[in-house]
Amino acid sequence: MFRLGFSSFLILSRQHIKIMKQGLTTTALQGPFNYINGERVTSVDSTHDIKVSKPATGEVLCTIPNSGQQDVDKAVQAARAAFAQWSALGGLERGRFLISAAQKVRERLEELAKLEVLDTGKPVWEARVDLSGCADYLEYYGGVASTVGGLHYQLPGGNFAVVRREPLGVVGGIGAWNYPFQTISWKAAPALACGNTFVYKPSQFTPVTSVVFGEILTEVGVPPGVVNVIQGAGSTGEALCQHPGVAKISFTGSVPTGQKIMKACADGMKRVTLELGGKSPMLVFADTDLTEAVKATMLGNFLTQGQVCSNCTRVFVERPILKDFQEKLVTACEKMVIGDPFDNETTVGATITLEHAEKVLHYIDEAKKQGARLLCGGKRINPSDTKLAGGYYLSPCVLTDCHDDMTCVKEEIFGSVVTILAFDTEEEAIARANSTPFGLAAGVMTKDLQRAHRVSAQLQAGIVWINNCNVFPPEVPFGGYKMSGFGRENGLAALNDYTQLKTVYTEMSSKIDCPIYKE
Ligand SMILES: NC(=O)c1ccc[n+]([C@@H]2O[C@H](COP(=O)([O-])OP(=O)(O)OC[C@H]3O[C@@H](n4cnc5c(N)ncnc54)[C@H](O)[C@@H]3O)[C@@H](O)[C@H]2O)c1
Repeated sequence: MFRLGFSSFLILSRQHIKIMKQGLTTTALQGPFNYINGERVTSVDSTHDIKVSKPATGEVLCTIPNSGQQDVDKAVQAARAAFAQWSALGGLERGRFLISAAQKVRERLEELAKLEVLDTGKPVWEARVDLSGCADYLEYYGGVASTVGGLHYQLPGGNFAVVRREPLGVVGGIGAWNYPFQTISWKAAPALACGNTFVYKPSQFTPVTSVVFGEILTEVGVPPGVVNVIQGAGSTGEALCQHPGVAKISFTGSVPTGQKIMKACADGMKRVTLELGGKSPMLVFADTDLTEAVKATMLGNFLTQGQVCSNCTRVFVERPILKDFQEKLVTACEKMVIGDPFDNETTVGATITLEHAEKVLHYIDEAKKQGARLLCGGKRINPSDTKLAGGYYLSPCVLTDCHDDMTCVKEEIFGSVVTILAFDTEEEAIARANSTPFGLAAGVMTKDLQRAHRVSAQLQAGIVWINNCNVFPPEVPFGGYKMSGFGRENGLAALNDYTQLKTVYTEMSSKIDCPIYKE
């Protein structure tokens, strides 16, 4: 059982008082952090503890286990046991639970947003937007659940076939750290709507809110074992991929990890959805409204400290407006407010870890060495508030005079760094935009609607935004082309990734036509 010495009790109490001051009444930070069969449980075979830091201050937020195979097995067994009951419900019944969960997320939005800030370091208003979106996703799949169905084919001779759409069984989810509550919502909502049960491993950097997601579903009446959360780093994820009781892995993370996951799933012939990284382009044509183009570029680069997979970090600008565009973008970047993520005025919060902040800064140094010109930002900032001294704050960076073969243009930086590239013709811009192994997203800024659609049709990307950027309505599919992965999240398309089809053929004649049978 979970025993605490007096000193640990004091630490927890102080932590609790601090949390109360931030308006959090939850026990979410006290652990234990594995969530199996409808309750928080202590790890049974953790290989070691992982200390999780608050990006905003660098202080320890909580300690999670690096769950071992037995922990993973317990979670998978719980999900397997819950499958019969959950999959036997009608879609309408399952959908009601998701709609109730959406309502709970809205009721607890402020508290959940603050937890997300503690975990990620993102500005609190952004966390509120994320959480509100999660409620929408739960509600959307709550509505969709009752429509998940099959087909009927009338065949010659009165024969017919029905195609049943069936759940897969236990779905494993593995997520990145930039949108923790959103990532579990995007995976669990369609998986559950289709009748699957679910085991999720959040990123070891942001473990807190996924457990609360599990608690919310239990609170609204979802049976124990339908949603389970298992904490740990890569080895825990590997154990989940290799578990024979898991039918599918839905993964969000980097390309190299995605490749490992695909290999690990190959042995068990498991299905995979891979939502991976990107280096997406935005094409800014000279006829665009300059202010709107700058707004789209900001949305496409500087939310969540630039740590967004679909960011359009290669901004191709038509040469006649290059100078004006750059000036306006730099002015907008310099107005961004860097500091305490809990402050409503803050627009740039903290980078997830010191290691990641250093990696971003290294990319900027390398870019300058390769000939890029720094127009603004790209520095570590020490906010005046001393309590933030241990946080990792970077100023939004604009690099210009970039070329397609520079490292900063080719590789995903996953930080607040936008690279500007000049272009002269539409054909050239399209060819250069497509000249990347990634294919997650793209943006097109123009007032010419015909050009917008002509260009969109030629861009190799899973989503193209015309005159906006980083918009994710729950109704529309999201996912990658090329190395950015495959499978789709959101919309009705995700249902294909969480179900399998069974054809049931019915012979209506009492005499089978069988030329190879002789009396
Ligand atoms: N396409 C999308 O929807 C999307 C969304 C968010 C982030 N991302 C991508 O995620 C990356 C950043 O996130 P990250 O640094 O957490 O990625 P990551 O690949 O390092 O880790 C992602 C998750 O995989 C786990 N993991 C690591 N090794 C594993 C293994 N061998 N087997 C199983 N699981 C393993 C990690 O513990 C973590 O939970 C970026 O490349 C970003 O573009 C993609």
